[in-house]
Amino acid sequence: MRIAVAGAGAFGTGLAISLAANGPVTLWARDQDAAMEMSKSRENSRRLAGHAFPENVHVTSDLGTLFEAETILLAIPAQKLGNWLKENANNLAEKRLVACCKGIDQSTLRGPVAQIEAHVPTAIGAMLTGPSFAADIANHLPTALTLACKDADEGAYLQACLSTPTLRLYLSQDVIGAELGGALKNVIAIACGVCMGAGFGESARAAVITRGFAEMRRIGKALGADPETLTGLSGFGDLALTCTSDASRNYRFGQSIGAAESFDTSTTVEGAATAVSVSNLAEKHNLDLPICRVVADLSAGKIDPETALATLLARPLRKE
Ligand SMILES: NC(=O)C1=CN([C@@H]2O[C@H](COP(=O)(O)OP(=O)(O)OC[C@H]3O[C@@H](n4cnc5c(N)ncnc54)[C@H](O)[C@@H]3O)[C@@H](O)[C@H]2O)C=CC1
Ligand SMILES: O=C(CO)COP(=O)(O)O
Repeated sequence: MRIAVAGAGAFGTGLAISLAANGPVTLWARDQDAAMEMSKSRENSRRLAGHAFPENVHVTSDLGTLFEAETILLAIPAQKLGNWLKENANNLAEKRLVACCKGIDQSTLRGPVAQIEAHVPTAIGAMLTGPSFAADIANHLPTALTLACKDADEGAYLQACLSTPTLRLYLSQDVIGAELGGALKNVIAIACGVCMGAGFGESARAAVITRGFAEMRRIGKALGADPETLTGLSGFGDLALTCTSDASRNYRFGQSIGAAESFDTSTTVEGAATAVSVSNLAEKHNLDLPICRVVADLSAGKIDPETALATLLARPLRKE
């Protein structure tokens, strides 16, 4: 099977390097200059410096070359995925499209697989998600992820094709649960970063992780996710990683808010946009998601960390 990765950011690059252990991989970058530079230097110095490309990674900015693959991993940021799928829908028909991004689209409130289904209904949509930093994947460090696909046979096929000796994929048919886990853990990671940046302490962070996880389960239940999925790699697993590591951009973004420091706005921070989407979903489904709500306001600069803390602590006392 010819595999391609669309999106040559940190994650797309890490995945291409890792999957090259199984055979040739096409890595598509939208920017021609960036693709040429990567092809020549055999590394992605802009997004994942210091990780040399194996010989069988072919970098291109040519969409025709990308569409030669029957399986395409989509490592394009979640807020950009819908338009990209729409623009390329004709060439993506009937392909296996594996979303690798984590987020809920602000304008449609769809997760990545729902975006695939909406724009390319004949494609087989799947989701690859879970605890994994791009650099770890590129370094072939042991990593376990969830591969979610509604079609059990297609899922099993993708699981086999995309697992490597160090990248272990667990199979699920619960696409909604996998979408929600990856999207929501970024929101909670921002809250944890704020907590640490503002000096609220590690006990407070543990409370945010736990109560944030309760919000994840609440929205999962409302949208029909299997609760088991949220306790797995794509939910709890990724939450544990992202809420506790300086390597996470969502966490660092939160830290910068907490410490009132500047942050490079060109950095991909999926949780900021997703916090708004989740707040809108909460309203639509009449759900109480206070941490997600304050993260949306904090990210937009509408409130400061002390106000966020006061809002959360002023809530009525209740059962766990
Ligand atoms: N970096 C990581 O460790 C991990 C990232 N992810 C997810 O992967 C997704 C991508 O993140 P990264 O690669 O880390 O971000 P990144 O910021 O390193 O790269 C994003 C890439 O997307 C491309 N891009 C942006 N807009 C585009 C568009 N309209 N059309 C085509 N390409 C476009 C950019 O040129 C860039 O190469 C995010 O959803 C993220 O949550 C998931 C797991 C790990
Ligand atoms: O999704 C990730 C780890 O699983 C990467 O997290 P960040 O996008 O916060 O860097």
